[in-house]
Amino acid sequence: MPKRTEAQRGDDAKRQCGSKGKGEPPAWADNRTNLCDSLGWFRSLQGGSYQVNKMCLGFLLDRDTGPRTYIDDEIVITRVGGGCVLDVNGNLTQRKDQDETTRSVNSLLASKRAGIAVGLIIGNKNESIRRKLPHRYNVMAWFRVIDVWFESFNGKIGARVCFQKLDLEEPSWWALKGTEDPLPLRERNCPSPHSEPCGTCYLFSKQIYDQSWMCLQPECSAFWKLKNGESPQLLRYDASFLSSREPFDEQIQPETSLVPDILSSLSQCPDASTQKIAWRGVICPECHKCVSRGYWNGWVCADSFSINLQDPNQCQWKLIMKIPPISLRCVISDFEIGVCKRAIRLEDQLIRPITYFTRPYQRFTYTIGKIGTIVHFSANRATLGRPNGPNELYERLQKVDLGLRRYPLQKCVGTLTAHFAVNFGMPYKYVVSVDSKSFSEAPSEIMYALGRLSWATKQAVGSKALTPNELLTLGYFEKMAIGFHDDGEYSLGPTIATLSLGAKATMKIRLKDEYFRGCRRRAQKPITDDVVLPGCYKPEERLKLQEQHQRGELTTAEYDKRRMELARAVTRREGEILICLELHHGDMVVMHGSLLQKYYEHSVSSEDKLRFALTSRYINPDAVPETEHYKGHFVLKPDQIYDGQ
Ligand SMILES: O=C(O)CCC(=O)C(=O)O
Repeated sequence: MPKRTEAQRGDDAKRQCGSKGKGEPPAWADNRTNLCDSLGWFRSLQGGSYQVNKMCLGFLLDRDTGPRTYIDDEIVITRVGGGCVLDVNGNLTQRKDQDETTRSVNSLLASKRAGIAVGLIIGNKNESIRRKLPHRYNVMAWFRVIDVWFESFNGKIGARVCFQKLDLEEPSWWALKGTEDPLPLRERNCPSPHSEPCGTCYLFSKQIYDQSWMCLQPECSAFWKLKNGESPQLLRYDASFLSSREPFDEQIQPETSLVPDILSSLSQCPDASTQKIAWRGVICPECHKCVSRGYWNGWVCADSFSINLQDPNQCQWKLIMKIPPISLRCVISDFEIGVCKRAIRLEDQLIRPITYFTRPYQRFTYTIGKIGTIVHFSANRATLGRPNGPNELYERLQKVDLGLRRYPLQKCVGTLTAHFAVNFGMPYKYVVSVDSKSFSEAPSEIMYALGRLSWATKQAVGSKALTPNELLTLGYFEKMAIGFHDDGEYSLGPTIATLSLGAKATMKIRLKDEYFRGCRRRAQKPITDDVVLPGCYKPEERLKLQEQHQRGELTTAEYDKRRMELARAVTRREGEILICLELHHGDMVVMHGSLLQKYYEHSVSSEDKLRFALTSRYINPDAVPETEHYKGHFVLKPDQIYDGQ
């Protein structure tokens, strides 16, 4: 990791205090993924506020902050999100009343009480700032919560918040050109806003609107009524409310830097390149853009997912690290590598495997009714150390440039996968869409792995098994994972084989939610594919109902009603884990059965600094354009063919 220069450090210090100069924010992002990956105080991919321990740490003023949003150089007044829906014109409207227990409101009140600074970000679709903003998302500064109150608007009660900039003497970068620098506080004459007690509830409220004072306590019968008993008509903020300022309070300090400097901390600890901290986003030291860790060995400001890629002025900054080799000993904490395996976690699973041993593998076979099987090959020490075996492959995969990178998740807009991926052979779309390179371009390590996986596929399924024609390699750094998903695309053959290298991982298999409950939760309808499967909720009751329906003792309407009653009684948020495998270095897992992918889903989480998972599948060539078929052709060299030793 290169050392930061004096000039860069000076620039960093300037960014920390948020004063890069008028007109430019100290950090910015062109999409939400980069923003949330790079700022520890705003990790909210959806929604406008970010909370930790029920306190608000970050707040986004995006397109629709509602009527009466007010933004000047020091004060921001906006509605508090939550409980809103889009109306026919695409505007957010309040759907439910808010009160102090509403999460977003409560967290702002908690930050106010505890004196927590809140970082503000403004999106360029927000028109209330009345100036053109330079980027899609712009970090403003640290603010403090001054007031949270309630309004009655369109028949609903909604909360508003007033933020005041923490450092009032620092010029705001969003101030209009020609604005004079702010006066020191001691030279200002800030009127206090008018405040008075309510004659009905006796609680004090500030005068926030200029028409007149009114009680702003929503529980009070006098709430939102002028002194003459009428509702206010003209909702303009009172001038003394807008110009008042809370005095400096040294107790209110930001808990973190507004612009985190991960690059400096990494330069002090080069070994950290695969640790959790190093797969966060960074702030580009040249253009101050938030940049996700999209590449295996570093950050590239002009990432291919950036929207400004065509821009000739696109910043060219990148930081490509040389990741020091991570030895097996470094990621395997067992007493010895490959001798003592705890491959079965009986306490965590509903299905028991049949175990048998044929040198050099111990095999655990899990049979899920008539749906499919999972065979776990647990390697012994001798096989790990053979030439071109798992130990060597793990080391060599670190030396070749595989082209691993993180991709945007299709199911979850704005999120990058929490693992790196590269595909060889036939094109394959898994939880993301990845490019595929042909096997003829693949490094030999991939072909050795393919040899082993072809062997395991035949062992688990028999001679009729389809030879794999695709191999997806996933790379995991510390605490990376792949969430629950299935490999059930229509183009896929029924067999999926994975070789695990490096750190230990846990693989979990469970029924998909609708088959676990017997109903589609969102639609609140019983499943049409009426199956009762291992791992589902109350299988005996469901089978009994099914039989009664088949015998004509229950009409379809009664049967559906009873199934929904059962489904509604489920108290668990998620289905129970049916099978839980501990995947150790050198282990292979073969899942077989297309119904297995239809009804069940699996997840894998890695434990230590580095793990590779190489998964081979058979992709039906009919589902792939003919011009791409060549990618899946391969002939293994004699030493790449694995004989099970
Ligand atoms: O990391 C692993 O072991 C499995 C990866 C996986 O689930 C997949 O490739 O679909």
